[in-house]
This record gives sequence, C-alpha cells and structure tokens, in this order.
Amino acid sequence: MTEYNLILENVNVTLDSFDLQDISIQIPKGQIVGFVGENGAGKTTTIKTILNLLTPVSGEIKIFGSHNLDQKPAIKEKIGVILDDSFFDENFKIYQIEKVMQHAYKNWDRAYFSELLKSHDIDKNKTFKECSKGMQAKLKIFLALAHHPQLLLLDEPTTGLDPVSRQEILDIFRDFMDDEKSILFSSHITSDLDKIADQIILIHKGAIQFIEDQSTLDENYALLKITPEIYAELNNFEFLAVLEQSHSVTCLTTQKELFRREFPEFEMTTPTIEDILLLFKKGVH
Ligand SMILES: Nc1ncnc2c1ncn2[C@@H]1O[C@H](COP(=O)(O)OP(=O)(O)OP(=O)(O)O)[C@@H](O)[C@H]1O
Repeated sequence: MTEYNLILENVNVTLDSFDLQDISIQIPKGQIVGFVGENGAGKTTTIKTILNLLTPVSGEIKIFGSHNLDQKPAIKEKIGVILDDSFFDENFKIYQIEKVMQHAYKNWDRAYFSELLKSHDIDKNKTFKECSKGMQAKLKIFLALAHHPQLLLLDEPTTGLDPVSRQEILDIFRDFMDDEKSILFSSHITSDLDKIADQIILIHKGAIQFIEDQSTLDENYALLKITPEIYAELNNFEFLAVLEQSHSVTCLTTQKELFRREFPEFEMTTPTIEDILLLFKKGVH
C-alpha cells in the first residue's frame, strides 16, 4: 500500500485577487514530485498553505498522517523548506544564520552543513548578501537539508543556478532520497523536472490541471504533430490537449501504442514537461 508524506484534499484558499481552488495532491514516500505552472499559477501559495502560513477556507492537509493545523515541533523538524523570500537578515554571516538554524532544529547537523559548504567552496564568514546568486541558491538548499528532513518543500530551488551547479544540486536531491523521504519541487526549469521527478503536477490559475507519473508519461503519452486536414479527419479521437497553429496541429494523447499501430506515418514524440505546460496553457483541452 502506498504511504504518503503529504496529502492535500480539496484545499481552497481565498486571497484578495486570487484563489486556490480545490487543490488535491498526494506526495508518496520515496517520490520526487515536480510542481509546475506559469508565473502566478499558485505554486508558492500552495507551498505557503502547506506550511500553515496561509489558512485555507476549506479542505484538509495531512503531513506525515497528522493534520497540519496541529503543527507540532516534531512535524516541523521533519520538513525542509526553501521559499523565495529569505527568512533571515541578508547581512548575517553564514555562521550566524547557522546559529539561528541550530536553535530552530534539534537535529541540526553541523558537520554535514560544513561538509556541504566546503564541497561547494562557500565560506562561512561571508554574509548572505556577499554570496553570488548561485551561492545563495545553494546555501538555501543546504540550510533546508542540514537537519535531515523527511519532506522537502522547495519553491524554485534551482533558479539562478548555472547548468553545472543545477546538475550538482539535482545530484544532491537524488542522494537525499530514500524510501521514506519525499520532495515537492516547484520549478520553471522544466528540464530539471524531466530529469528528476517521479510525478508531475501542473497548476494553472489556482487549479490543478494535470497529474501524472513520469513513467506513465514516458510509456503512454505521445505528442502528434499533424496537418490541420488530418486533424479534421481524426474528429472521433479524444485528445487531452490540442494546439492549432496555421500549418500544423499538435495533439497530446495517452494512446501512444494505438497511434503507433494505426498511423505509423505520423510524427510522434514523447512529450517533455515543457510541451505539456505549453499545451495546457496555450492549447484547448
Ligand atoms: N498574501 C497574498 N495576498 C494576496 N494575493 C497574493 C498573496 N500571495 C500571492 N498572491 C497572489 O496569488 C497569485 C499566485 O501567486 P503565487 O506566488 O502562488 O504564484 P506562483 O505560481 O508561485 O508564481 P511564480 O512562479 O511567479 O513564483 C498571484 O496573483 C499573487 O499576486
């Protein structure tokens, strides 16, 4: 039976000019879940709601099987977080930030934190502000990891990193994982999620539009690129999403094998997360 580190059931949040509508997601143990959506789709709002920084008007959130409203210290101890805004004074030196974290987390591992900093050439005597954007991004990740959490909630953790650093960070996330742990990983850089995510959740205008396992995406999903004339002839096929352009139509189907068998002449590719994001944003579904 699948066990979950995090479950959201029909969560609704009402802000001044934005709503999260009926968000239901499940983060199984042992999985990295990619959370994608365009700017303003609601990713940060969802993560803040999970952390109890925003209060839902309805719905239920369970973390490690407990209702999150009784966010006991033991629950917080098992969560690592990266949010856009820093929770510390940016004029603090890294060793001063570490002191704050040591107070916040019983399981803070000084040796592990030092090892992470050292292996990425980050000097503890620098202030956060003095670090380059890439170093700041890495530092936030190391601050989220150094108390050995079970669940990582990461809002755009690879933003600002060059490709080499991004690869290093993805390797750190892979090393972090085991059967008990999970990561919810929001990102615009969908190619990172193609590499690392077991499941993809797409949010658009405050509502979940698409949830699928990466393995099912690889096995069953296909993108067909066909002419408008052929598309017109396929009117009895139901596509998940369709993007019509002047000379071609791109269709997303879950019936890869059927199309491969019946229409071997069609140009067919496995969709990337970026393809899916674009089709759901610009196409009809
Ligand atoms: N505390 C708040 N009060 C009112 N509106 C808010 C608040 N926080 C966020 N919003 C609005 O909610 C919407 C969703 O924002 P959110 O930051 O969740 O999107 P996002 O998917 O994380 O986008 P991005 O990728 O740009 O970070 C935006 O329109 C934003 O202006």
